[in-house]
Amino acid sequence: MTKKVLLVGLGLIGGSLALAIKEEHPEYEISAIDRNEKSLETALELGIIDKTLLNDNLINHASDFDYIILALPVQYSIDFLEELSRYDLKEGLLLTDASSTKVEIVERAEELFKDKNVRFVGGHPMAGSHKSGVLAANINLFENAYYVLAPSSISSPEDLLEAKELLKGTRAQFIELDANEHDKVTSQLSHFPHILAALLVEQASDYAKIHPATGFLAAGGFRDMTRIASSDANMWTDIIMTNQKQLVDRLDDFTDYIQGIKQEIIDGDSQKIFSFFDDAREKRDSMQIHNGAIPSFYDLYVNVPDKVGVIHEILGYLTEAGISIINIRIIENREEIMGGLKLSFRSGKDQHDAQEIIEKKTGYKVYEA
Ligand SMILES: NC(=O)c1ccc[n+]([C@@H]2O[C@H](COP(=O)([O-])OP(=O)(O)OC[C@H]3O[C@@H](n4cnc5c(N)ncnc54)[C@H](O)[C@@H]3O)[C@@H](O)[C@H]2O)c1
Ligand SMILES: O=C(O)C(=O)C[C@]1(C(=O)O)C=C[C@@H](O)C=C1
Repeated sequence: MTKKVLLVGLGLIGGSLALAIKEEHPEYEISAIDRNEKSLETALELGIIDKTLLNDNLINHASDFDYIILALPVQYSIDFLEELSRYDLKEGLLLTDASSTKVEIVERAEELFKDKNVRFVGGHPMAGSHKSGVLAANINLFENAYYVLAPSSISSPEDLLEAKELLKGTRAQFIELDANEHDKVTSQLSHFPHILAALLVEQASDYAKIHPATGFLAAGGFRDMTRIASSDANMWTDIIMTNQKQLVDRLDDFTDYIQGIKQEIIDGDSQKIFSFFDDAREKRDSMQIHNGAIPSFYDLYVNVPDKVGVIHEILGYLTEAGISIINIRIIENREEIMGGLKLSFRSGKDQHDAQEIIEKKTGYKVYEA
């Protein structure tokens, strides 16, 4: 049955959700609101959405929609809830969002809609990018990633099932988590690392004023630790402002860890320093870390010679064997990791078969990442 969906905020996440909904429910009509008119035009041309809606016109059309998804920076999404609460809405409307924090938005939705026939299910896909805007939208962005659904006092277990059905095309793994627990866990795993990345960049930039080579000598380690410092500042300001308490707690807690390793370095106890790194390696290797579209656990590194036609040669053998590659990356700095080519596969079986084939046919050394 045709349903009408409104996406409010058509950037990286809104655009990727629109693509996923269209894939699973081609008959649904998707409209979008965004303050960036160019994004809306582009999305319409690319077929990401079916219709655009001017914010000023929402008052006349709000009651058309069966589903409304808020994908604005979180503070704007909260403000938008207030705007929506003043309009006539369809009876039984299912409202959800994609914000990176959940307590404030869930509480506000409960306050605003408790006496109305509106259901609110908090949502947060745990995948993304430092890139913004609808042009970065990707239908595979959420594949295999966790997608948190946070129940509210104005939603039932059936509403969560309905939200999952709406969002099924994301091919994400849905997980139900209380908003409060969500904000604690993501403060540790997402929000605090973003603060750390920005601090590392800040510190290095100050250090470059005294030691100019700091400005150009960075390699893989610094790049991998700081990629997320290139994220959108508006979005991150809103995330921090809606999760202040948890972040102050994580920052306080971290000072103990900094003091601990600092003391071990001052003491010069190599055994303790070894254990520090060895423990971290072991724990990190056993953690589940999802990479959004491309799960990092199906990667191979191939140590290839520096000659023309190598990629073509490897792709040829894999194509012959019916193995498809979902991503390929050339590693420029050989000291960074073993191997010069990073290949990503859809499954462990493909990864395993590819390793055997490449080693047998080419003699190149292949390492499982
Ligand atoms: N980027 C990620 O990695 C990621 C991952 C999961 C969830 N999220 C959350 O998803 C939401 C959207 O993030 P994004 O990465 O898509 O950001 P984005 O910058 O790519 O998209 C946001 C869109 O909202 C529009 N917008 C901003 N303020 C507006 C307003 N007042 N009225 C109308 N339109 C407005 C912008 O023009 C833009 O198109 C945020 O709440 C964010 O916390 C982001
Ligand atoms: O991959 C990235 O660039 C991200 O920052 C994605 C990331 C994260 O992993 O912290 C950022 C915010 C979201 O709420 C969810 C995912």
